[in-house]
Amino acid sequence: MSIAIHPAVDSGFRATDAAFAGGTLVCKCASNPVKVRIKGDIAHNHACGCTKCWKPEGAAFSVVAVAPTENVEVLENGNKLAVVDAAALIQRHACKECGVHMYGPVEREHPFQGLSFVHPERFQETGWAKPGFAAFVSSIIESGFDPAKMDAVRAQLKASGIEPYDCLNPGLMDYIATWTAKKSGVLAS
Ligand SMILES: N[C@@H](CCC(=O)N[C@@H](CSCO)C(=O)NCC(=O)O)C(=O)O
Ligand SMILES: [Zn+2]
Ligand SMILES: [Zn+2]
Repeated sequence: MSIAIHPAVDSGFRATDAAFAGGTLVCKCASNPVKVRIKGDIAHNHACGCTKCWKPEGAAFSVVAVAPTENVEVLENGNKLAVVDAAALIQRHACKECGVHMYGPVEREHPFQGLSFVHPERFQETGWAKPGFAAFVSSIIESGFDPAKMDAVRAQLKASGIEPYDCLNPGLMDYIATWTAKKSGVLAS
């Protein structure tokens, strides 16, 4: 039996529109939904198995991407937003009524400072890039997923064209390590 990875993965990807230029994220509330505008495209869209990212009902993974925080604007019902964990690196702003995480800026000094994490499935528009890889795959066990099924999860991700990693993908891990090496001075900045 197949595993519920995420609806955007399991039902086949929506076509990527090279001209996608952002749109409006809408939470799940039937009335007075929170709306957040993202100006411009998203980047690094990926499936994430960590316990902190918002996942739709029944999904083992979230689908999450980044956008420059300066391109994020709360349009409507921002009074319904609250930060999930103020101590976390990613300041996830969730709708207090439906629970959807609407945007998560990284504000502290970090390689991702200035970026906000968003869930593209909440765009009312289509055309956003498909998830390019799966991150924090082993972390789904921390949410109660059966460890004995991890081979099957990784095989299913690969069959969907999504390479599984237990942290981030090599490109982002190299980016983080380069930032750290420049900060410590072992690499010239
Ligand atoms: N095993 C932990 C991992 C949590 C974690 O480190 N998550 C990553 C990825 S989130 C999107 O890619 C992270 O950067 N977290 C920072 C934060 O959450 O503030 C678990 O599953 O909880
Ligand atoms: Zn809501
Ligand atoms: Zn995550």
